[in-house]
Amino acid sequence: MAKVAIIGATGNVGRYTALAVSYIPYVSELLLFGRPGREEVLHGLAYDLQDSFAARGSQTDVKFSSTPKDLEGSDIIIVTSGVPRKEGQDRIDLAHENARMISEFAAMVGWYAPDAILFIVSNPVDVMTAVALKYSGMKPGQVIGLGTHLDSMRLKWNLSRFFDVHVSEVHTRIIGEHGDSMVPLWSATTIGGISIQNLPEFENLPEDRIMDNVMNAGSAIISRIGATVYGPGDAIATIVRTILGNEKRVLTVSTFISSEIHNIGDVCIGTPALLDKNGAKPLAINISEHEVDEFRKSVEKVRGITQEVIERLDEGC
Ligand SMILES: NC(=O)C1=CN([C@@H]2O[C@H](COP(=O)(O)OP(=O)(O)OC[C@H]3O[C@@H](n4cnc5c(N)ncnc54)[C@H](O)[C@@H]3O)[C@@H](O)[C@H]2O)C=CC1
Ligand SMILES: O=C([O-])CC(=O)C(=O)O
Repeated sequence: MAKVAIIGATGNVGRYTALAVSYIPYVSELLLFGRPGREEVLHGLAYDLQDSFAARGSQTDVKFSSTPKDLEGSDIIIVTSGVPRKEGQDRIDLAHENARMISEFAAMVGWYAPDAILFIVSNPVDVMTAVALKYSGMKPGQVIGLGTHLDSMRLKWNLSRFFDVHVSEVHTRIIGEHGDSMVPLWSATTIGGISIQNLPEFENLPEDRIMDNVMNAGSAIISRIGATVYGPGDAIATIVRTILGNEKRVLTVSTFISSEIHNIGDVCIGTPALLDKNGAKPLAINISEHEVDEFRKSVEKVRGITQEVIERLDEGC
């Protein structure tokens, strides 16, 4: 049985993530963690979740804390703390502001729970994953970000609607930045196990319109209700369940790649990775020439911003 901690549990994503994760059968303890001064809110949230567990007959223990030592013994620590973007902002605009708090939380996790899996959600998620990897001192496979998993799920949903098939019949993935330079892998997309390019409907597929929907999903939700909540929360819970259950599924998370995809790497970015109880292992894959070009651009963008953010942090700015 496992202990899962959520840093940033009082936020929009943190709250729903707590509920979604509590449905995972391997989770015996849920720790809601926040900064000092947030104890009353954390306490209220713990009470409310306890009522939910009582209502559905769950034995999961829910605790709250702002004391770093309480992170000890966690199997997975999810970080959802950070400033969210407002309407009109890009995720990259949050980089410098969020990097400082992520570096501090990562150092705390590296100290108190060095064997845990550190799972970053805060945006820009690829850059924050690299910051967390550096400041936690943990091994690359132990530090993952939500990456393009949610984007891949958004694409899956759009394709299931276009082809009019059950969503589980669609396998697809998006790699690269969780942002404007994300790359859909049409070469790795199948419907009912058949390559999408071999289906007659493919020639009418409105690729640009679908990718527009996927890329703008976050801002379309934020402009209407202020935050994305259920999509990220359930995407996070899938990844947590995969890791805790040692399920060995291949999901597209942000993780450090050295040269796995066509010799491109030295960056934390969304890439297909095998997930088990030890964390993420990026897969070496071959993709089409066009996809390689687009992925290289995405990597260069993310690597550049990551370097800039880490330089500023190292200078203490
Ligand atoms: N990777 C992804 O797909 C997604 C990422 N996000 C990101 O997750 C983060 C949280 O989003 P929301 O929950 O909507 O935001 P929110 O504003 O509702 O919650 C933010 C949380 O961070 C904490 N926090 C804020 N400033 C802090 C500081 N200086 N030190 C410590 N804790 C601090 C707050 O107490 C709160 O718990 C944002 O960066 C957002 O962009 C959100 C959705 C999806
Ligand atoms: O769009 C945002 O800022 C939140 C997020 O990353 C997402 O839901 O994809």
